[in-house]
Amino acid sequence: MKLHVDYRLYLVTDSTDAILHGRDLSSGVTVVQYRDKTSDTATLIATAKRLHLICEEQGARLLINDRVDVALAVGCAGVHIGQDDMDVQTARQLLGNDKIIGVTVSSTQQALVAARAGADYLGIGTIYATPTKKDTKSIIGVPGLRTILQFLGNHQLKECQNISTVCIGGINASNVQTVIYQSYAPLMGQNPPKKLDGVAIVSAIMGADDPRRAADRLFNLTNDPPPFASFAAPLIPPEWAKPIHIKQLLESVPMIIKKVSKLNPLCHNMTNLVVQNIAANVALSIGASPIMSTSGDEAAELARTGAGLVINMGTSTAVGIQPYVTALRAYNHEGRPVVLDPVGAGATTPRRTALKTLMAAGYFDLIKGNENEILTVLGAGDTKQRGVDSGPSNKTVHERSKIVAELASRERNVVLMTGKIDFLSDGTRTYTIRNGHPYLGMITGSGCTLGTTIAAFVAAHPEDKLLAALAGILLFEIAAQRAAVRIDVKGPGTFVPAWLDELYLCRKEVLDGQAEWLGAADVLPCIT
Ligand SMILES: Nc1ncnc2c1ncn2[C@@H]1O[C@H](COP(=O)(O)OP(=O)(O)OP(=O)(O)O)[C@@H](O)[C@H]1O
Ligand SMILES: Cc1ncsc1CCO
Repeated sequence: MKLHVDYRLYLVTDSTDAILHGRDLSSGVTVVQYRDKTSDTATLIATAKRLHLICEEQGARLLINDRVDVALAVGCAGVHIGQDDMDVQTARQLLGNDKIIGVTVSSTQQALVAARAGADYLGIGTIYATPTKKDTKSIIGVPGLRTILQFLGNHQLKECQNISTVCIGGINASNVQTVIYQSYAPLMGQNPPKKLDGVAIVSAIMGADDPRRAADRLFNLTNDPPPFASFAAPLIPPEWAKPIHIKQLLESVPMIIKKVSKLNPLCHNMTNLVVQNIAANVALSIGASPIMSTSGDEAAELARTGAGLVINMGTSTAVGIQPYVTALRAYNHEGRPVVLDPVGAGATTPRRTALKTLMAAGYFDLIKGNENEILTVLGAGDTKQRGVDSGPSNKTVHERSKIVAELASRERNVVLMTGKIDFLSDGTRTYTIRNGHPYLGMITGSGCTLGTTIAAFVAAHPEDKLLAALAGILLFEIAAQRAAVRIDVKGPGTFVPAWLDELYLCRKEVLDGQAEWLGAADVLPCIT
């Protein structure tokens, strides 16, 4: 009978002789893969025997990398084979049907071949670049992982549906929950993807000062729901089939605006040098409490006060990306919301690199940007952005709504693409918002201050981030419409102070029970 394997925390040993020297395997590790590319066969067998004893004592399974002969010699659970190693069929003939065979895959094609050949599990990766794995060709990121899981879940072959999966490559305590969470993104009209059975860890355990503690922590993290998902929308909300009636949707907007005023959430801006002052003033006008800080070190304390964070890449070259990474991790850890505004992300190579670093560092509850920025985040190859502005769209409304829905379901978050028409989606609910005024496109930082607004709204109403964002957008844009037609407004210069006033006045009217201005809301559902 086939051995049962619990893949939840899968440790891959490195190839140093430190493996058993004072290093202890944690009770949290469920599988150990002994990977040693340098020792001679006698040493391999001797080490594997000792490891096998320890694994048996702790209820973990031992697999041997590449070497079927060593696995047979020690009688352990099986082997793990890479794309360049022995083929699965030959390994199966040597090992027999009861033993476990795992295969490294980095594409759907390789996954299909391995499943057809009778592999028991797939090691999917490389997720992130690591010092031990410099072969960037096989770095597939979370999107590549998701594609393979989606493929397996939807393939008619029962071997694909039944195969176990772990992911590997650069997984550590700070990204493990994000990887697990974002790897599972059901798409409308398709079968659910396969769920990961576990994560494979190399240096985050083997390189830790205290491997046992590191393993225990990782084990807990893989089992616990991530803090940032505590308010996540249900995976398949009831509105899936029938979009919520817009009227019903808009009825919640005054409640959320009131909630922002009541809670007065701290709105933590790690924003660009251009918009500091106006962003702080917009935050005050909408009822939030701004703090402008580019220090990652104070992020955890701020997050604990119930803050929302916006990370705006506008002038990130001035401070470097590391404080953003520190802050993102702190907010993720506290389960507080983070908005990403990838300003000018497609404009230059350093910005594209910074975006990649940020996206790999943690989870963003909401990503907002103009069309070029959102296309860059999506990884659409033809993106060309000059500076931080987007220019008019050459895509249809349908195309744009599909883009936001695709990115939101890929990231399992909310995505807002701004412009003359805004597109908002959480992957299942997608809306257009045709509010705002051309003056917003003629002043600097309207997109950035919308990011500030949304961070505050999501902080106050994390129960439904899409709805919170919608409430913020409508207040922001309808106030702009009111300001633009005021008699004292002659152009973009006089528009800005009038708009700050109208943000404040619209909010005040809601607090006084007069939200008539919401009648100007122009929100429509999209079929994606
Ligand atoms: N022509 C327009 N008509 C109505 N609203 C607009 C128009 N142009 C922009 N807006 C609004 O302005 C806000 C910012 O959107 P925009 O796409 O200009 O952001 P952005 O390019 O990121 O701005 P910035 O880089 O200056 O911060 C959104 O609320 C959007 O709806
Ligand atoms: C003009 C400008 N340059 C970098 S950030 C920024 C503000 C608007 O995005």
